[in-house]
Amino acid sequence: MTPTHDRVKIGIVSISDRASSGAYEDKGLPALKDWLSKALKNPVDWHERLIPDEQDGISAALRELVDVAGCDLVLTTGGTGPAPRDVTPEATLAVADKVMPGFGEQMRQISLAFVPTAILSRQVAVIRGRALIINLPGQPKSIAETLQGLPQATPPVHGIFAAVPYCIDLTGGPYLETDEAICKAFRPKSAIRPPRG
Ligand SMILES: Nc1ncnc2c1ncn2[C@@H]1O[C@H](COP(=O)(O)OP(=O)(O)OP(=O)(O)O)[C@@H](O)[C@H]1O
Ligand SMILES: Nc1nc2c(c(=O)[nH]1)N[C@H]1C(S)=C(S)[C@@H](COP(=O)(O)O)O[C@H]1N2
Repeated sequence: MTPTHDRVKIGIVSISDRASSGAYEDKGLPALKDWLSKALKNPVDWHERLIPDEQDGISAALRELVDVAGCDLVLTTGGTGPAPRDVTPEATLAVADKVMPGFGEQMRQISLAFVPTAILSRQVAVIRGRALIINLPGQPKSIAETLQGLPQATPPVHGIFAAVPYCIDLTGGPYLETDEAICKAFRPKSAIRPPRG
């Protein structure tokens, strides 16, 4: 039997001193998993990490998720602001083969529709090998906000996830398919694969 959707390996990384030490409950990993499970039709192998705001540790986790676990997509949450221990963008850039500035630009634009402090997030996205790594802010509610946007608003605010499937096509990863009620993925017509199964 031909599987209908490609299997995808996704790394989700919550970066928080207090959540990783048990000072408060981590809401980052559940929020990431919840939104991605609703948005994606593909079967997912999850690789989860809950780690403190330490630059070398964050870079090591990202390298391990991509190079050893073979993740196609890695999403981080937390540590993107201006505070001394916010070092997620630096740790992400340290493992980059290519920088993808459009994701950070679009996320800050989207977030302005929710909070005036959106410009305080220094979030970046990069390619390492065939994997796409994207930083999201630490507020758990910001995860759905930035991934999904406000597609029903006038004018609509497109979430960043709409561009993720085609980006992963281009890096040579699995074909990601989304539930259009949550997130309509954009691909050029020539890149759309006919339904299987
Ligand atoms: N993993 C998490 N789980 C639950 N809430 C979180 C998490 N990360 C952040 N938050 C909430 O979002 C706020 C802003 O996130 P930020 O990444 O700036 O955290 P922080 O103030 O640097 O502290 P910490 O790294 O200890 O979470 C936090 O103060 C907290 O209320
Ligand atoms: N969508 C969204 N973006 C957001 C926020 C938010 O609540 N929602 N918080 C902002 C704030 S207050 C900060 S300080 C920065 C950085 O957050 P981080 O250090 O938790 O990553 O993200 C910004 N971006």
